[in-house]
Amino acid sequence: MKARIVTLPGDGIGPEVTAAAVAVLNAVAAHYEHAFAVEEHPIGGIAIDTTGEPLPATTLAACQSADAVLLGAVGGPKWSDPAAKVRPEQGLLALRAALGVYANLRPLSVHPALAALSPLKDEKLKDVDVLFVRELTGGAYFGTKTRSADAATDECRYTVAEIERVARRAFALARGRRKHVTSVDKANVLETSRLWRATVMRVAADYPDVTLEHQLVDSMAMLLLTQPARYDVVVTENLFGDILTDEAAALAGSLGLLPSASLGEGNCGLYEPIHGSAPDIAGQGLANPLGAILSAALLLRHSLGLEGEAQAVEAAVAQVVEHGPRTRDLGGTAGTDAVLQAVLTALEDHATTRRAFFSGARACG
Ligand SMILES: NC(=O)C1=CN([C@@H]2O[C@H](COP(=O)(O)OP(=O)(O)OC[C@H]3O[C@@H](n4cnc5c(N)ncnc54)[C@H](O)[C@@H]3O)[C@@H](O)[C@H]2O)C=CC1
Ligand SMILES: CC(C)CC(=O)C(=O)O
Ligand SMILES: [Mg+2]
Repeated sequence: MKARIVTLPGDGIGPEVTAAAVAVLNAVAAHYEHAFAVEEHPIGGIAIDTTGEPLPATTLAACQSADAVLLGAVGGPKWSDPAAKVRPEQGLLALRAALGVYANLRPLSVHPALAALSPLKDEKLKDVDVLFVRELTGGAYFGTKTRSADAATDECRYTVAEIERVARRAFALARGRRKHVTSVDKANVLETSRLWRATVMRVAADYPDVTLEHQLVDSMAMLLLTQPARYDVVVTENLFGDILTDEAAALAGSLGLLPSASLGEGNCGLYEPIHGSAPDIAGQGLANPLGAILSAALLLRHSLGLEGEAQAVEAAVAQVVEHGPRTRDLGGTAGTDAVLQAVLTALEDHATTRRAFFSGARACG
């Protein structure tokens, strides 16, 4: 049966990087004999312009019946008037909530070829391998908002159940890695963080083989840049995770490189690069497509169970990062399409080598 993938290109550079990721998925389908049905729908600013809604009902219904959703980015100056009643970002938040994708996985590593771009000049950069697990459907982004002439509030609310499920996801993931979890909160000040810490400690008792440490978010912001190799799985709430992962992207060399997978209890995940719509470079063919392409690799792994194919895409990206071409954010001069073409070539080489290996093995056997 054909896997159904819904794409939501969105705004700004969203359509540019999503088109690149779809081209890679189509190449995977061709090289590895899979069939993907790819179906595009509007979300964000473009959806407001065409339907008046940032998440039209047809878009949501398509996502809810898909095997996986691949998103570009939403938002931009056109829809950022502080007085605006409807915002593109509301569409993305509503989609995350409706799909129940409470665990946002944001892996971070540093390719040695990009070490010079990192603010940390340290040989330990090569040992950086962090998996951020950001709670995605609770906290300040989803609490009640109020606004009067001279004041505004954003409620930050977490339930035990919301904290427990994302903590369990983090511990389970740590078991397959270096068995270390750092829980980031602001328990010295915030009541939600005190509940967060108590709940994470209780969950930890079920994972005695995994070491748990706690870190306050302000000092974590510093430690991430000074000692990133110290961390394995980092679990934190929605707002802290949003900020810390953009910060961490600087270690990798560019915000344009980092992918993410947002997962709930079902197979249908939401996959998106961690960056936004980058209005400053939109429409110029300059966007780095690698974060979106690596998000497609996470889609192959987590929603379609195609681990070998996911690794092939990741290897192709690593090869392009090493040998170029590179976009401007990585110090190069290439555009989005040149980088995509290089990834497609590397992927084809990988598939050809694999085919030769298996036909050789058959001939020997
Ligand atoms: N998931 C989403 O859809 C997100 C949407 N946004 C929205 O995006 C809009 C712009 O937000 P910003 O704060 O400017 O963040 P941004 O992530 O869009 O851009 C920050 C900086 O990084 C650069 N950049 C980002 N992605 C890049 C890529 N793939 N290649 C090369 N350079 C890249 C941009 O050119 C810009 O200089 C806002 O409306 C915001 O709400 C922001 C973050 C996430
Ligand atoms: C709702 C999004 C714009 C928040 C964000 O920046 C993100 O999820 O990375
Ligand atoms: Mg963000």
